[in-house]
This record gives sequence, structure tokens and C-alpha cells, in this order.
Amino acid sequence: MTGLSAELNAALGRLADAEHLLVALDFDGTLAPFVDNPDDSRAIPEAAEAVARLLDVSHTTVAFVSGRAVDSLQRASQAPDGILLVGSHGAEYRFDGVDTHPPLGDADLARVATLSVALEEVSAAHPGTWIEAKPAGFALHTRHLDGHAENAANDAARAAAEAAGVPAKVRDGKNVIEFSVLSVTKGDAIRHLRDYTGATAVLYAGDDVTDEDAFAVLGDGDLSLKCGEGDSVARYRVATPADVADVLARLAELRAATGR
Ligand SMILES: O=P(O)(O)OC[C@H]1O[C@H](O[C@H]2O[C@H](CO)[C@@H](O)[C@H](O)[C@H]2O)[C@H](O)[C@@H](O)[C@@H]1O
Repeated sequence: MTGLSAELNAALGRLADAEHLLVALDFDGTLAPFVDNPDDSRAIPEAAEAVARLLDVSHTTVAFVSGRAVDSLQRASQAPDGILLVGSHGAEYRFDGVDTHPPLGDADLARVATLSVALEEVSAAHPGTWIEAKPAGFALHTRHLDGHAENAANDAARAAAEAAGVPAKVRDGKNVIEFSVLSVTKGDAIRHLRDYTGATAVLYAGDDVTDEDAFAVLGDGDLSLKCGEGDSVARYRVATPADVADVLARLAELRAATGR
């Protein structure tokens, strides 16, 4: 017996029969609980164990798909060999140790530099915020602010990016607002991963607004799993990373039972 709903359990059973299964997972808020310092994030042990079990099953690929820069994702996830890494919301790929860098030309790099100046000014004017640099943009973190101060910082950051004339993609996250000069999404990442792996079915699990782009490109034979509260197009929902770990462990069990 598991604590999973009968409907989710049945969907996992169908997914376990896939010829080639891609298990694509968001990291922060899905495998790892939120903490103040992103460098301190780690997947909960149950999630790490379930991922390791999936990696042992043949014809099964695991990918982490994160808003983090790929270096940060590798450090925090402590991803074992064999896991495909996607960073910067689909702008960076690290497959089998080989990096595909964002296609940043001189004009893009100039925009990143302009964005940096604009957002540093905003951060200096909004105590408690801090900026995380990524190859194609920046995240303004607001975890330590109350709701009113957080809204003010977010509004100021949006206005500063717009005034700087940088055609940036803006993403709202959990206590973070992100600006990138590239407009790729996690949906693009799932399409690429599906092609790259030849997957015949995909499970994607995520907790945040940016994960909706990934859910949106899934089809009938796939499984979308939202972790936590908030509007979502995902078909299934669980409450916490511990629940996500239970889903992954059950999937590993079912898939191993198919004899793969
Ligand atoms: O796509 P994800 O893997 O979910 O990454 C989204 C962002 O995660 C990180 O920030 C979030 O987690 C931090 C650590 O728990 C937390 O302090 C912060 O408030 C959260 O927004 C990461 O730092 C960002 O770069 C990612 O885009």
C-alpha cells in the first residue's frame, strides 16, 4: 500500500510500461525544501534515494530542469552521473558532462551588463534583497522581505529593467523575480529532452509558475505533477517534496517490476 491516490497510482502504473521513460524534475520546492541560501539547498534524502533507484532502471532517463544556473544546479543537487541537467529555465544544458552554453552574442552580453547595473541599483535601494547572477540574467531574491516590501522591490526591478531598455524575459518565482535576455522556457527544455532521449513518455514534477511551461507541453501519455499550492494545469497534485519522493519511489518500484 502507498499513501498515493488510487488515480495517481494507476497513472504511474501506465507510465511504468513506457518503452523509454523520461523523468524530468524541477529542483527547488520539488525535490528540495526552500532555504534562505540557495547554496544550502539539498534534495531530501528520500527524493535522492528514489532518483537513484530510477537511474538503476534500464530505458529510463532522469533529468533535473531548473531555473538555477547549471553550475549551481549541479552543486546543490549533487547529481549523480547519468542525470541530464538543464539550467537557467532551459538556456543551459549539461548532458554527460558536456555543456551547451547559451547562445549569447556581444549584444546579449551588453544587455546582461546593462541589466546588472539596473538591478544592482534596485537591490541597493531595497534592503534585504540580493542578486544571484546567471549566464543570461539575474534573479532578485526577496525571501527576507514582508509582502509589502517584496511587492515594492519587484515593481522597482520590473521598472528598472524596462527603463534600461533591455528586452528581458521576466519570471515571477517564489520570493524571487528573474530577468533573462533569453526567452527560452522549461517547455522548450522538455521538448529537447524528449527528442534527445527518444522518450515515449514523460513525467514532469514542479512547484512553481515557471514549471507550468513544462506541464503545458506534456501529452496524453505523460504525467504532470504539481507540488504544493497555486493554479496549475498539471493533472496530479501532491503537497510536499516528501510526497514527490513517494511518487518517484513508487514509479521506480513499478518500473523495476516490469522486468527492465
Ligand atoms: O526551477 P527551480 O529548480 O525551482 O529553481 C527556481 C529558483 O530556485 C532558487 O531559488 C529558490 O530556492 C532558494 C533556495 O531554497 C530560495 O532561497 C529562494 O527564495 C527560491 O526562490 C534559485 O536560487 C533560483 O536561481 C532559481 O531560479
